[in-house]
Amino acid sequence: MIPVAAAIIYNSEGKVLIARRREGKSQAGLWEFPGGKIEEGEDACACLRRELREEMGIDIMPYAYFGVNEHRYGKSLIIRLIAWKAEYWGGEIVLTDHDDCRWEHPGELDRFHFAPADLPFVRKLGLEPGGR
Ligand SMILES: Nc1nc2c([nH]c(=O)n2[C@H]2C[C@H](O)[C@@H](COP(=O)(O)OP(=O)(O)OP(=O)(O)O)O2)c(=O)[nH]1
Repeated sequence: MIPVAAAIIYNSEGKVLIARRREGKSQAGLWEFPGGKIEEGEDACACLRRELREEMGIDIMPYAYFGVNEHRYGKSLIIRLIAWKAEYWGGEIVLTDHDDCRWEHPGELDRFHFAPADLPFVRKLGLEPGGR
């Protein structure tokens, strides 16, 4: 089982950042909450701060655990996807692992084709009254 962390990053307008996995990555063409594999000795928050700096060049601060979902991709890959809400601190987004990204209202994410492991989070965000 591979532990992966995903950040639901809010900007000052209450929109969240979603990104589309680029060609060549697993789950290419699907939308996700940015993040990545948790490394040895890291917790989900440290992983997210590192990944967002590496992958997008931005600073974030995770502030609330959101949920976990285990998902099997194919025969041999099971991921344990741990989601945290995070605040956008700054930096201009530069895409490396993604070919598109957008800030969207959390209630409108069902218009996007997300990686299957993310669907419980998309649903839960859609049900939250105030967001954030
Ligand atoms: N980051 C991220 N990965 C997700 C999400 N949903 C989902 O199914 N995944 C899957 C896709 C990949 O199989 C795995 C994470 O791999 P990754 O490619 O993002 O992680 P990474 O950058 O650390 O790894 P690598 O490609 O450099 O080896 O989890 C999500 O919302 N965010």
